[in-house]
Amino acid sequence: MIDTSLPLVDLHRHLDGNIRPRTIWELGQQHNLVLPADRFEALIPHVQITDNAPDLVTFLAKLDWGVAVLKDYDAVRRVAYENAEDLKLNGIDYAELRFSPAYMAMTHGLEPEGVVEAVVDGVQAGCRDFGVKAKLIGILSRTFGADACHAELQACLAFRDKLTAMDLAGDELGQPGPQFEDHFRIARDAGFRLTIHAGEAAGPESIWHAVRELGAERIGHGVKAVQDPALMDYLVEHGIALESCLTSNVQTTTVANLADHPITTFLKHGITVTLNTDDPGVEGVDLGHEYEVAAPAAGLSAQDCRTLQENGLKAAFLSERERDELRQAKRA
Ligand SMILES: O=c1[nH]cnc2c1ncn2[C@@H]1O[C@H](CO)[C@@H](O)[C@H]1O
Ligand SMILES: [Zn+2]
Repeated sequence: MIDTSLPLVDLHRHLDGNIRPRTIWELGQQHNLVLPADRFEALIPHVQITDNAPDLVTFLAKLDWGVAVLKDYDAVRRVAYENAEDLKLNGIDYAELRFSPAYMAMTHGLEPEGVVEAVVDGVQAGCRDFGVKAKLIGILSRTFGADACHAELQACLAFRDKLTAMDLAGDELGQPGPQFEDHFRIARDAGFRLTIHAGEAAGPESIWHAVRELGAERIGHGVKAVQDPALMDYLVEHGIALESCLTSNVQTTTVANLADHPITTFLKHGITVTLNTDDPGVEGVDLGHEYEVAAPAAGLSAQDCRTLQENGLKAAFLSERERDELRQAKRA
């Protein structure tokens, strides 16, 4: 249920979780890489969720083949460019695309700085060619530990003027937030906006830490906030938005099914909830599906969906002028 008179935005969208299966196949062929299948159709179950994963870490393994074909910076640029094209194809007016430079650089020993440069280049070219608008968020992949995240942060700081915000993603249970306080102090001091994955695999304490100690202005997922009414109050009082990703939360078994998703509770509580995709390529669905299929299944009405769209615009890392421009463009 998308209201076409309002801007459609996606604030939580991993560029490196949205590498087209066809592109993974073609880059594999082009660079003579070993893939887990000998024809395109057989590759799909290795790069897309077919059955829900038992937990977050199992889900995240599905992103690995996508980054494993990034043999050179041209491959990175292609993937970034196609991410901008996907915004156009899905009717998304504005997106915040997030990516982990070290994760994308990892398999073929690329330089994380070079990855950031190629992503910036590809997304800018794609936005120009397809007439869409996007900003970029740098991710620290917590899965690889605090030291690796310091190196990853350096690569993002080198492109401070091209990236809008920083995020922490990956294995939330295995690599809890307290190890990353230095990183986010440095990121805040550099003027980055902050959004952090929390309360997806771990509990409310992970969200408390992200907002009080790391300085998160928005929370990725935040599903487990529902277990702590004082935390929900805090999110309302401090205007901290939640980036909900319905299908992703089912596929990672963060919730058992859409009817059990706490998004309706969050809305009733007055939290600024937004609706987003997460890893559309890996999930095999895009934002239209989240609004048209997943939202009603989670108990959301057409009016709720309008609120989610409004909240997306409100919580975006945009200036008031940029927000107005997006609104005006829909009225025109
Ligand atoms: O749903 C998610 N929860 C936590 N981390 C995620 C999710 N999707 C992707 N990543 C993580 O983000 C980085 C790539 O952008 C990788 O670290 C990947 O594991
Ligand atoms: Zn995410």
